[in-house]
Amino acid sequence: MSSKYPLAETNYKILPSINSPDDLKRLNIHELETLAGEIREFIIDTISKTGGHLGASLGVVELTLAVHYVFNAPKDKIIWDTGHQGYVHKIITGRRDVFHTIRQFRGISGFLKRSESIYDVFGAGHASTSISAALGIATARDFDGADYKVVAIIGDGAMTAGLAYEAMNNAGMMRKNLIVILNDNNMSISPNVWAVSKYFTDLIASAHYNKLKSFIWDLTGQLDGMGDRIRKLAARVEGGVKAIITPGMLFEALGFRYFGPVNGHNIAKLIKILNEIKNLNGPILVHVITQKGKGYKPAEEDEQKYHGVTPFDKITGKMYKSDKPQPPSYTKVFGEAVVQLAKRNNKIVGITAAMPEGTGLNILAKEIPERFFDVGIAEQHAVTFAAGLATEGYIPICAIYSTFLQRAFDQIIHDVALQHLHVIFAIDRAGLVGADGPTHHGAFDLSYLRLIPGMVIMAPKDESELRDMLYTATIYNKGPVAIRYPRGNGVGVPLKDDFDLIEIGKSEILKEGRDIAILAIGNMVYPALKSAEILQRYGIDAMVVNMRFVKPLDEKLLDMIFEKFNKVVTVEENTIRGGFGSAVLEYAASKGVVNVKFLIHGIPDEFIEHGTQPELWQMLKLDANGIAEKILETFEFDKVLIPQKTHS
Ligand SMILES: Cc1ncc(C[n+]2csc(CCOP(=O)(O)OP(=O)(O)O)c2C)c(N)n1
Ligand SMILES: CC(=O)[C@@H](O)[C@H](O)COP(=O)(O)O
Ligand SMILES: [Mg+2]
Repeated sequence: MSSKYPLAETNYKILPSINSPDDLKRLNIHELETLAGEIREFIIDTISKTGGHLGASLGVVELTLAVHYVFNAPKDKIIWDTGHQGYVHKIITGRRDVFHTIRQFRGISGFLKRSESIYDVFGAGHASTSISAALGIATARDFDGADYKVVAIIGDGAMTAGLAYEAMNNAGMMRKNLIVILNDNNMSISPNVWAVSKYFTDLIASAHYNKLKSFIWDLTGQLDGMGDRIRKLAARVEGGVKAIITPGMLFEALGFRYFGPVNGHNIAKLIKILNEIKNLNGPILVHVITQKGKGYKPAEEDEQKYHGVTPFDKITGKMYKSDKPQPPSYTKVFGEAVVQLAKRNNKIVGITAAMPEGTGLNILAKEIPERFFDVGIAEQHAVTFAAGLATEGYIPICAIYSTFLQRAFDQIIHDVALQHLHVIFAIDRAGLVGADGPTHHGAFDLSYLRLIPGMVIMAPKDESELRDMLYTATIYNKGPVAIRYPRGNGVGVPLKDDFDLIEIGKSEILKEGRDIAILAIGNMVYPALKSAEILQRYGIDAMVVNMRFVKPLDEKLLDMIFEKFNKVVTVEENTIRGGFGSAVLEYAASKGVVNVKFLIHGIPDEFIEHGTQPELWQMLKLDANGIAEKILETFEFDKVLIPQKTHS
């Protein structure tokens, strides 16, 4: 059990005295380097207990100290892109003693959050927003005649999103005083798919370039006297050539003055260059080279694995696994089913937006690499890229988390649905995701997809049905199909070797009943079945339906239900605004249904904080106990206490 002040148990020399960035300014370089080591130790120690985003923060320890040493937050505005690398920033801005609550229920957020600190200028969680936000802040500053600095810190992965270039293009035009620090560790979650950096790294490191250089050097060495002048010219030529091919040219073309690349782990060099550029006018870009996971060997050796960690053994780096056998994750079942289907149908391709492991498409990448595409953090492009493939008869499976798919809303409508293209949206992390909190909960996909004409929306009750839904989606080719499923493990049902076709729009009655109808969708089906068992103990006989489809609804079944029941409950792990329950209500209204009382149960119309999934399901009454309790309350059955059991 960590004490209230975890530092008390250790022998940190400098960290206990750092309560704000101002405290950094009295340190010399050596002390800053010592502090960097202590912060690394503190992060590793804490995150080994809590889990979280380890690698990114370890990679920016020196950079964070240098930025807060040179600039004057909170007067100067420091905007962190994505925010998963913000642990050092949090520790030195007054949250050291609560850092051990990070990503825990009612603890501090794993990302920057305006409501958490005045130093958290702009919240994040989704990537590539920092330059746009920084430009907005710089514009406000100039309106107000203020003189603070604005600094955006963005990773090379986040720089693969078009939004970053939209912002840079606009900043280059507006000529605002703005500093962008590119934290280039050549990693996204997986190795980065940034053509620019790969191109330049290859080119500059390439043999031809260096052979050419030494050829010119040797040649000019044979020309007596003249040689020096020609060598100077050659050096200028090389400088010119390099200027054209270094990343700088790309940013200079967008109106940014480029500085770098500079070693992102050398505090003295970082402070020097930041002091040199901080008073320059116009948009500035400083290119910093760092290593993700720096200072912790396991994270340095496997940057991908240590991007996001569960609690682990500090000494070995081994992440703890429960010894109880777990059902496979929905992600794994999906990834394996994609490969099984792709082997049968060579028109099937898989597309991810920088999340190969997270979506399970890494399995396809390994088995059939030519039909796997990682487009970078570019969800909008991923969808329209899929649409292009579909016009030529391919069957793109676009695997994007629910929350990140929000970015491609117009592409889904304009490029896919309007053209009735056969694109499959595999929507992982639908529902409450847990520790990542409100920026990552997949709380809205049923609502934002349901309003799209021609969109088929399915949600499996378990991992076996996920397989059948995916198979069905590859066969149904009248337009786009969305399948949404939760973060985490399946329910533990056996998996068939083959697939069964599901009739589009067809639901299944899992339990007959007399007193009330519970219509559940997706991973709310099993909790609804369990809630029916609880209600049974109070003499309430509930029907339970696995609705399977939010669009099209099983209207025939609903007609029967509205005939037979005067109490109907819908349960979904989606906002109650515009989701599955709304669809049922709209249908009932369209049929002139009266004398039926409805309970639309799901995620309330608010942003839900972070915590574990069971904690959040319990808080929102989306576990079996909670659903039963909600039903008892709403329909005023005799109020009785329900034995407290967690969601299982
Ligand atoms: C819009 C969006 N898509 C995907 C993600 C998932 N994601 C979180 S961090 C990350 C990689 C970011 O790479 P980079 O910006 O280079 O930061 P690093 O982790 O290397 O420090 C990704 C893809 C996200 N946060 N936002
Ligand atoms: C910071 C970020 O957006 C990703 O790392 C995200 O946290 C991954 O989520 P999962 O852990 O659910 O894959
Ligand atoms: Mg990176």
